[in-house]
Amino acid sequence: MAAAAAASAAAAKALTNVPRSVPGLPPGVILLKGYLTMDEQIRIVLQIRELGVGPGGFYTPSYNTGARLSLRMMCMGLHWEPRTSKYEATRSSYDGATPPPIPSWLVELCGRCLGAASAAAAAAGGIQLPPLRPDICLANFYERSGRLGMHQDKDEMPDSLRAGLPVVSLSLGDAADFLYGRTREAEQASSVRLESGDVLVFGGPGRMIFHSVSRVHPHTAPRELLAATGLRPGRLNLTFRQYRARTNAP
Ligand SMILES: O=C(O)CCC(=O)C(=O)O
Ligand SMILES: [Fe+2]
Repeated sequence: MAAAAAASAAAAKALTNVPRSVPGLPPGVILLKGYLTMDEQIRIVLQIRELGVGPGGFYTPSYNTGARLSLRMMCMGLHWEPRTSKYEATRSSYDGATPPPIPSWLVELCGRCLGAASAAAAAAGGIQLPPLRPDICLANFYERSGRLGMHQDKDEMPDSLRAGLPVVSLSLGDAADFLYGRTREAEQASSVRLESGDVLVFGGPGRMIFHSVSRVHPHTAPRELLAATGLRPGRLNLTFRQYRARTNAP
């Protein structure tokens, strides 16, 4: 009897330990509200700032039309080039810098986030997401007027996309409206608010969703994060990706 009670208590604890995802999102899209602890958020901001002022750090990218993106970017692992929509080893169109590697603790954190998202998806009766060995991390910093138009993340290799290897996205600082939908039409898209500490994962059948950042909400960053880091007004987003499914391929 006591053993049964202990077992059911353990089961209840295990259940409450499974993070809950926001309901109503498309299959393969999982949002864990407030998953990152304040300590993790502070550590991420300090780490990204340290890398961001070094070689290959934050810059304002441009498209091949010459138009500038409404954000500042730092790539880790591989450089994503907006002029060609391709990944490359160095930032050839700007200063030739080699992107810094992704710090190993961030790779490990990404793994934990994906594990939690997969557990939440399974608990909600959703699909199982494939594992990720991230070798790319893009850091975007949006000021108050920052935004990013509707797009798909489709510049990773076809085998990575076909396998539905997830994108793991971490939000820090000010909140933002994240639009997502099955087409490029922003008017038909749904919107969800991403706040500091939220983890959003899109993989499997959700890997190719169109998405955008339509608006940053000023003065919504957690005070503790600002006090501990001196983060400038705005929003920091990190997206982890895997360039090719078979990492040992030539
Ligand atoms: O800032 C975000 O939440 C999304 C960023 C994004 O879509 C990208 O970097 O491809
Ligand atoms: Fe994206």
